[in-house]
Amino acid sequence: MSMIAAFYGGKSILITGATGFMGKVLMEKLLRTSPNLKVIYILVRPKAGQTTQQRVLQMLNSKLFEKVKEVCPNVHEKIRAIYADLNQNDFAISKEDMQELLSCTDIIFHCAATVRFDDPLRHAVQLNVTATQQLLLMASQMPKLEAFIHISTAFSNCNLKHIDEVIYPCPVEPKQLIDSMEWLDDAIIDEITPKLIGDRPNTYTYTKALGEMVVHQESGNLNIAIIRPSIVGATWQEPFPGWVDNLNGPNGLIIAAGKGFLRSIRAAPKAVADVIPVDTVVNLMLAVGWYTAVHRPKSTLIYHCISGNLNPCNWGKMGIQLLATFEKVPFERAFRRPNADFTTNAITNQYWNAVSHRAPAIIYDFYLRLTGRKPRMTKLMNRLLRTVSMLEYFVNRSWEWSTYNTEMLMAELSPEDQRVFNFDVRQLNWLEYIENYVLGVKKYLLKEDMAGVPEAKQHLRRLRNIHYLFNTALFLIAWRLLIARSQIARNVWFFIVSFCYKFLSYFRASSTLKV
Ligand SMILES: CCCCCCCCCCCCCCCCCCCCCCCC(=O)SCCNC(=O)CCNC(=O)[C@H](O)C(C)(C)COP(=O)(O)OP(=O)(O)OC[C@H]1O[C@@H](n2cnc3c(N)ncnc32)[C@H](O)[C@@H]1OP(=O)(O)O
Ligand SMILES: NC(=O)C1=CN([C@@H]2O[C@H](COP(=O)(O)OP(=O)(O)OC[C@H]3O[C@@H](n4cnc5c(N)ncnc54)[C@H](OP(=O)(O)O)[C@@H]3O)[C@@H](O)[C@H]2O)C=CC1
Repeated sequence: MSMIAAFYGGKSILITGATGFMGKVLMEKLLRTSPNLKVIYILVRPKAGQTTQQRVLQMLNSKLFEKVKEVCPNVHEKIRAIYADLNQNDFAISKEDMQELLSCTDIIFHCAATVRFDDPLRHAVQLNVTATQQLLLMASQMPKLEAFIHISTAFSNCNLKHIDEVIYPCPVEPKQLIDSMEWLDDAIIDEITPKLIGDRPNTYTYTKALGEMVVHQESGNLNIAIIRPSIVGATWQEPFPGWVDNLNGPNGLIIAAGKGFLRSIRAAPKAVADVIPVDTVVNLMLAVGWYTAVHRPKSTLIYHCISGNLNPCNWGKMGIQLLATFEKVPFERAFRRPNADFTTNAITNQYWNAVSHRAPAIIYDFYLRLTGRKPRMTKLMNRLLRTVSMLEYFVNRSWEWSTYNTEMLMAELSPEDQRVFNFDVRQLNWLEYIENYVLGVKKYLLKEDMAGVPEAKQHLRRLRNIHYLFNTALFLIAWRLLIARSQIARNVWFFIVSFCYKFLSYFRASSTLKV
């Protein structure tokens, strides 16, 4: 019997960010392994014209939740969606709901965050720092609360090379920053943002670091743990391999590369690609929830959830495997044949961007104009290159994270728990994982059917022929221009033509003699 699964039985669990990538997988696993839990409270806001209830219904009807319904058919009854907006005071939760949350919650998993790299500082602070502070305040009023699990990121201290499972102080006090956001206007905040974030690449990593400090400072008597995952990728095993549902992290770039839009990138092929499957992260979260509640460690423990030190894969290897999978199961209607050129040189990168990305986009837009359609490829390409430039920081460096706490926890689990809540990435086979990842992107993000693979392959063959034809035509035009302008080129041309002529004459003469 799994001790962790038994622990969650009968519990009331509050999850923020449950409609997000990680939150959904967390909910699914909880319901599947502990179907006798009492209730999962989820804080949800209405979005894109959907009420909170409609959003939850849509989520529960998705493929991700198909398996759980076999073990927990009353899954709808186990989930209690509470209207909330983490940007508002008291999260805009009604008095009755707040009362219920305060008196019933046993465990909190705080996953909600803005993960956008380019979010204005005010918004990122509001969600990643102030909302965390508010949630801690709520938690301190929960008499039954056994554990508060805060999800941060392994990159919150990405300005350091070696990162321990400790909280590093930030030069600015989070409380002071929160206060100053109240009276500073947006223009001033934008101006001071680069100075504040210092040697971090974006407001996301900066505010996640501040969020950790808030947790540290306001933990009071709470039983808290912080989990820091690295780049969270598709599911490895559960509930099925390859599940993804957004364009964050590597996902968008896998699409861009598979569709042939992105064919080169400024990345260090030897740098560690610290991707960690989302189900691994969720298993660790549940194990940490159990450990924190049952063993009540004296101080706040931080757990790194990463792959690099136990089972490293680098971007070069990942690129090769991605290309191999694109060959086997290509994406439909690719713009060009997939390719993966890595360069660490900024000038070479500019060159490839011009030749491999911008020029084909301009040519394609010219073709669209000629055929009376609206050009769109240049705009799309500019957007893609902007996105890529924001992710470049993370694919040109390697970090070392210590994992003492994570390894300690692994050793604390019973063999059954190690199996059911497996977060040992040493067992991960990268080649298999990447292949399933691409298949998942194809099925769940692009909604492409496997029946379309032969046609997609045919399309790639056509693209290859167009590529050869285009290059030959380009070569002939360039050569013709050169001959018209240079005596040396004309002499070389004359030499080649006469050589070919002589060779053919000799070949014909010798074959006639043989007869
Ligand atoms: C390349 C040749 C070789 C290929 C071979 C393979 C090489 C290896 C391939 C894999 C490459 C792997 C690179 C991985 C890099 C991973 C870096 C991850 C870093 C992790 C840091 C910490 C992790 C975390 O803690 S949090 C999770 C990470 N967060 C994110 O990833 C958010 C990033 N996204 C953003 O910040 C924004 O979306 C932004 C700034 C990129 C774009 O903002 P903008 O306002 O311009 O657009 P949106 O409205 O958001 O979207 C516009 C448009 O773009 C689509 N899109 C969004 N995100 C991505 C994306 N990551 N990649 C591609 N496309 C994206 C979005 O859906 C929109 O499309 P529409 O059609 O217009 O709707
Ligand atoms: N994905 C990754 O690669 C990594 C993620 N992390 C961390 O893991 C956690 C989860 O990330 P992930 O699931 O990928 O992120 P997502 O962007 O997929 O999910 C974010 C969640 O936060 C919710 N949220 C955002 N703003 C509000 C708001 N104002 N009120 C209520 N809810 C809100 C979103 O709700 P809604 O659906 O309404 O927008 C969504 O449920 C985050 O803390 C992130 O920092 C750490 C390392 C890597």
